[in-house]
Amino acid sequence: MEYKNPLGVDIDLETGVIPGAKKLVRRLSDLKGYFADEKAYEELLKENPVVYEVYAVEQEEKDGDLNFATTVLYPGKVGREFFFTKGHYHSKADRAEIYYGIKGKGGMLLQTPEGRAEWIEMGPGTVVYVPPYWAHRTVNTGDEPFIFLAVYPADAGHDYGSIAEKGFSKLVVEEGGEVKLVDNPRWKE
Ligand SMILES: O=P(O)(O)OC[C@H]1O[C@H](O)[C@H](O)[C@@H](O)[C@@H]1O
Ligand SMILES: [Fe+2]
Repeated sequence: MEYKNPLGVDIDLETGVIPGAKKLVRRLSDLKGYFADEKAYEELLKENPVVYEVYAVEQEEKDGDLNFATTVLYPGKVGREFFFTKGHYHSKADRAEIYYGIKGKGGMLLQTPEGRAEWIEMGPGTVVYVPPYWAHRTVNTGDEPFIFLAVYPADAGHDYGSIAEKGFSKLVVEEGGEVKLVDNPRWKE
């Protein structure tokens, strides 16, 4: 038997950085077609801000193993819609996931393939259980970076397809200084 070595790393709780992790950067230009307000998107694209960064420690895609990653989701809006991660189902759709809030304020938008949406607010210390089959997207509703950890099966994979095409059934927007969920006009089952 070949055993893997255990690993301990310290997440920087201020910046979300995991030393030695693989870093992924997503700018606004990587989220083309994702936001409802296309005019506001084109306008902000001139600056092309970084929307989020992911620091991932990933294993081979094998049954039984675990990956973990932090995400640093920056504050901002496209029109009324708060900055978010792309969001995905798992390629192996029955794989679950755990998120843990580290810093800042936001939430998770989840939905079933039929479009039943749930919103869970997140702050430092919040644990979110993402059940099998639910798509999930995180949203920064605050004015500082929203940082969290996620732990997920190494063979879960990311299925971006349907979310990239039509989004979630709900949009998370600011209305009169409040966070509101409204119907996504582009959503169809
Ligand atoms: O992949 P996205 O939907 O853009 O979300 C960004 C990332 O968020 C978390 O860190 C998850 O653990 C990652 O698996 C995911 O890649
Ligand atoms: Fe996931």
